[in-house]
Amino acid sequence: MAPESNTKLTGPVVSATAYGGEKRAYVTFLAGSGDYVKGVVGLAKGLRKAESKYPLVVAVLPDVPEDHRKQLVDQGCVVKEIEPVYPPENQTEFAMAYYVINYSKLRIWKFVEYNKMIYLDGDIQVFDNIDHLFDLPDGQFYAVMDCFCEKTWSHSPQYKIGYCQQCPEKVTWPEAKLGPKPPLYFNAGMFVYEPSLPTYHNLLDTVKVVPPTLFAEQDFLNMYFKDIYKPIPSAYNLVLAMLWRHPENIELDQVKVVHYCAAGAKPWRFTGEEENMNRADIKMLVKKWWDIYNDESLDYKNIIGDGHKKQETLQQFVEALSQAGVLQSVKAPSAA
Ligand SMILES: O=c1ccn([C@@H]2O[C@H](COP(=O)(O)OP(=O)(O)O)[C@@H](O)[C@H]2O)c(=O)[nH]1
Ligand SMILES: OC[C@H]1O[C@H](O[C@@H]2[C@@H](O)[C@H](O)[C@@H](O)[C@H](O)[C@@H]2O)[C@H](O)[C@@H](O)[C@H]1O
Ligand SMILES: [Mn+2]
Repeated sequence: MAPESNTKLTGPVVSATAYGGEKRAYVTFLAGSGDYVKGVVGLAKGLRKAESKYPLVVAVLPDVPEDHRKQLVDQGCVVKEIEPVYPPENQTEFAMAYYVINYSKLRIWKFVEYNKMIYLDGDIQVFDNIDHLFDLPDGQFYAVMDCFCEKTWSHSPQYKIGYCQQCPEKVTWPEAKLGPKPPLYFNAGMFVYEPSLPTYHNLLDTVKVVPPTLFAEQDFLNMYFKDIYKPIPSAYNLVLAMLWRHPENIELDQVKVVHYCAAGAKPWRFTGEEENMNRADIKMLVKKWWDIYNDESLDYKNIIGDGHKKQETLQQFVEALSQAGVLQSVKAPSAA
């Protein structure tokens, strides 16, 4: 059985203990040989532009080709291979057929070389520094509330009665007919969490016995973390549909993180032809994404000088020793 997580770290590694013992990193997920790698390259450059001080780990499925992995390594990412996670066989139709691969995100709970991580979908861009989210109190699961108004929700009871948690007063939840109002529900494209082996193993055991539903691992994570879920402002994960569904809940100039999850919104495939994609704000956000993606000054190779090169090699060596358990706790050498 192949190791669940390929501990052979590839790429410039910023030691997990590089920041005085705080073992923190951003993490995203990449599957397949398609164009989502552009999203992850853009995310790596966006975090650099926002002057984040933490590395970006990319959990890749085995089907991610070597040249895509090299692109990510060349952008300073820490690439870690994971094995897929499949939900139990079931007749459920997911809202999007490809959602079945998103259960593999659950592998990121195994990255216990970090004690706090921020997960970001590959179709997310970070436009302002959000490192302060790592300082949120432990023991909670932080994420932004989702919206139920898009057609992707059309099979859900909420959509059918016109209920959305973003405007709970508009249509009151019919408790008599549908039972208790559902707990607050987060979008699983961005969340702050703590890797943990016991949680990881319990997640994998639980996913085997929970029938899959419309929004796949997003529904599963909402069920699993419902008792410790803490909503954070939509500025940290602007689900694009909020712009036309609940503009009263959005202050666009305050938005720090944009999630290009509406149909037709992926910047690297943008045509502007789908519904709502002709909006000026959408076109502005897509341009902002491309401005970062095309900015060569943000490429990792243009950021590190020779001096860093030596330090980075040394860090790689030291990290490899610590990964091999040769060194217990490793403090990255100071840049000086
Ligand atoms: O072919 C794919 C589909 C999805 N993903 C990853 O899975 C995440 C969740 O999928 P997506 O963002 O498309 O879902 P949405 O947020 O649009 O519902 C993506 O952001 C990527 O990180 C991927 O790498 N390759
Ligand atoms: O696999 C299920 C996915 O569910 C979520 O996407 C949805 C959700 O945001 C809906 O509210 C939108 O209407 C829809 O467009 C969008 O695709 C997560 O963003 C993604 O990471 C992943 O968990
Ligand atoms: Mn997404």
